Amino acid sequence: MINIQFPITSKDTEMETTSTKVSVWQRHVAVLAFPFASHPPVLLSLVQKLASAAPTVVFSFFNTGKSNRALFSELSCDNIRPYDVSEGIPEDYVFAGKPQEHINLFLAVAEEEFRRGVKVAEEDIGLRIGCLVVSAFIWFSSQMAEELNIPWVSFWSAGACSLSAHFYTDLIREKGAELKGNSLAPDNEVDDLIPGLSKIRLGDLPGGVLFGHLDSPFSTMLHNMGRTLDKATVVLVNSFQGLDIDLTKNLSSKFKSLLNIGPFHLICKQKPSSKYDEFSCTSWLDNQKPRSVAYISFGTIGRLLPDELVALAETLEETKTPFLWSLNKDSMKLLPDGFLERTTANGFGKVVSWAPQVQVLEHIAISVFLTHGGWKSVSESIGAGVPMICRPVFGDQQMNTWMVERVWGIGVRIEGGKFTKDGTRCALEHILPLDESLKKMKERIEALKELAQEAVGPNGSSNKNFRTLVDVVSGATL
Ligand SMILES: O=c1ccn([C@@H]2O[C@H](COP(=O)(O)OP(=O)(O)O[C@H]3O[C@H](CO)[C@@H](O)[C@H](O)[C@H]3O)[C@@H](O)[C@H]2O)c(=O)[nH]1
Repeated sequence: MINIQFPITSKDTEMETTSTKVSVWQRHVAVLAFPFASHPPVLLSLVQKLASAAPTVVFSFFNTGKSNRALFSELSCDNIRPYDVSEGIPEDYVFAGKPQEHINLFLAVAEEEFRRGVKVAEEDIGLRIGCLVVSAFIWFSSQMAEELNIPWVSFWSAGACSLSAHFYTDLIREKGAELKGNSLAPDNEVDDLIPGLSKIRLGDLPGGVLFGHLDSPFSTMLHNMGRTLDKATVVLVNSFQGLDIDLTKNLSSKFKSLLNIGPFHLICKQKPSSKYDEFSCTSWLDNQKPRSVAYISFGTIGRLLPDELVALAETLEETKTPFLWSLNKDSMKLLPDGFLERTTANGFGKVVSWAPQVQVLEHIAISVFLTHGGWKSVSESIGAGVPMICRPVFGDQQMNTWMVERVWGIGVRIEGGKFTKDGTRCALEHILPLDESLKKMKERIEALKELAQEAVGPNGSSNKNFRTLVDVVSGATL
């Protein structure tokens, strides 16, 4: 069921006659979001940039009501119209607490919901859809674009490495079937498994590619996505020229068009919202020594196991490492007794439920980022030149960690893959300001930062790619 709480109808953009609606918009673009984690805000920031570059195009943004309410509470833009689609939760449904339950429910109704929603928006705006811009996860919308004979733009908010793993899932599984015994162990590092990547540890492939629940709705969605990407008019990647040269070259030869339009937070820089630093993180950082503070965050959905959380907290306290920790409220309850009071009173620690991460990473006081290796966190850290200690949790995070540690040499994986007191102490020692390995990581990440800055400069590759995207979306080219 479509539950339209919006759009915000503007009288001067749409004229009603007695029999028909006549739109003054030149083109209507439907945007289909994957309504979980940080996916909707990222897609919306792309749409905001497109909407300002193409003011005669109107964008219908389809997303669940809950997510739309959060996104549009402070945003009102004449040519972006939010439309709510159902979360797919049947009435009287009792959650069983299974992983990805919300996602599975949504996926079961998503295609029908988006199709119905597009019809409503067409009627409402008075203009047929001329282009689809979708989260890459919404792979089934390629069929809608084909039926309507319109461009289909697929947005992958992560990096080329994980995109390749999904694009080459069939090939990886074929090669995996040839590996026997120990060769198929997660710790085995295999050469040339993925075109464009010289080596990968099998256990670092995204879950559901070779190991895990290969037939779960989420794995099936990613598998289908990989099989459909070559139909896209354009595949957008949140990366930049020079970061993954061979992977990008290979994928570009397989797709109709691949456009790197990242790092996304630099290309789509936005005015911070009024609550962007409600816990005064930046002013707290202003009072810390340069390159002294560890910033800690595990993204929008990642959670540490309770024993890891305690091990990390105790090690920070014992080593007196200054830290700024973005931690959800439920996890705060798991911190050791008195930890918050002691670290706050001593002035070397701050725990908040949300930090303005991009600004925090760019602050001179930050020395290292303890992260789950979510792609946006990795690219924001590169954009700020801050080395990482990674504790990947799921999805592409293992593979991103492989790239950070083994390919780019700009961070380390936490020993044993989990926070223990010894492993955390060891990792924190590596990133002390005078440590040789930190200096090398810092040099390498500064070089990548420079490439990223070039790419987003006025004549940089990501900016040029963005202009190409505007042409596709606004109908100037196909
Ligand atoms: O206190 C906080 C915590 C997070 N963030 C922002 O939230 C985003 C987090 O994104 P990301 O690092 O990509 O993690 P997830 O939200 O977990 O992202 C999901 O989507 C990514 C692809 O877009 C995948 O790489 C991840 O594995 C998947 O979990 C970043 O932009 C952060 O700047 C803040 O601004 N403040």
